[in-house]
Amino acid sequence: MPTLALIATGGTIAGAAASATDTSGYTAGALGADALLAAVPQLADVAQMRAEQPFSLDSKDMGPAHWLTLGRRAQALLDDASIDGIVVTHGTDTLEETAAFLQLTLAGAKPVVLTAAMRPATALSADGPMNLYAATCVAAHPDSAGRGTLVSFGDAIFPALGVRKGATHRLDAFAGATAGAIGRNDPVRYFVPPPATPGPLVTLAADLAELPRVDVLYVGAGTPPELIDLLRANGARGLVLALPGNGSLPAAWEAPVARAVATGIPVVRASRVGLGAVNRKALDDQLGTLPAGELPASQARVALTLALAAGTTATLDRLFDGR
Ligand SMILES: NC(=O)C[C@H](N)C(=O)O
Repeated sequence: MPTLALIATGGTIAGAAASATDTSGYTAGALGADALLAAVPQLADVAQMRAEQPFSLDSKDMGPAHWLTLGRRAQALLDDASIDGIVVTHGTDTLEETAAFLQLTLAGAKPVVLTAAMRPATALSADGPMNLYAATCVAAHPDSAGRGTLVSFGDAIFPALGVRKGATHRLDAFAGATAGAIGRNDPVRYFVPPPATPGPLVTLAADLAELPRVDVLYVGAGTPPELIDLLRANGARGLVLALPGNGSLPAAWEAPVARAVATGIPVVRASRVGLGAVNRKALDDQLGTLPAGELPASQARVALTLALAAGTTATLDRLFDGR
């Protein structure tokens, strides 16, 4: 039987409300890792679990410092010969950022599987226990090796990159990139083979204290491009634009974007649409922008943050363009 580490970080999966019918007025992260495990005695049939809790938060309150803490702990567990894989319980709100961070920084073939819940643990028909069970089955399954960081939610398995929260209340709240889920639970099975080149995009320096700041700017009809200069003056080192359509940059933004790029602020063109890619076009060569490919703006931000931390954005072409 495999031995898995459970890293509990809070979220609704660990949420508690005053009543079983209250699914909105609850405290995320109120329950500890032991309570999550105690709710699913069936885990004993799947794996031996070793639980730890580096912090307990509503994931809306997580940030780059938490990614660093979690990433360092996960890498130490992956390097531990007595651990066969990792399950991370997390809030749904920023799960996609943490998943991208782990995918882009962790080394090793052992599975890392994030899961979460839409209803607090105290709710009637709470979805957390089954999600934790399913994620544990995924992490324990031999076919999960070499696939990097995965997200197991409901009966779907998604690769970390491209996954996003796509619904504010639905129980099947997560969606993948254009290709969708790569596998299903019950039992665990994959539709596609593991990627040819798993491995981290970036190896972070062990003494790195904080990550560079990258902001996402949501661009609507008529949004003033001067916001770019405001963010730059306020300390942003890189920008991701959540643009309309397939990454359409309004004409008034072209000069300010080119100026930002010329002064060393990389700018990524992502889309504010929930699904589909932003592909490279001639404008990118003209302005020096990077198209986000299949990554949502939230994950393009994480990728750019890491590239800046590593001192080069050259690696992003391959990641975003799939080249
Ligand atoms: N469903 C959830 O987990 C939402 C919660 N606000 C969180 O992200 O921690």
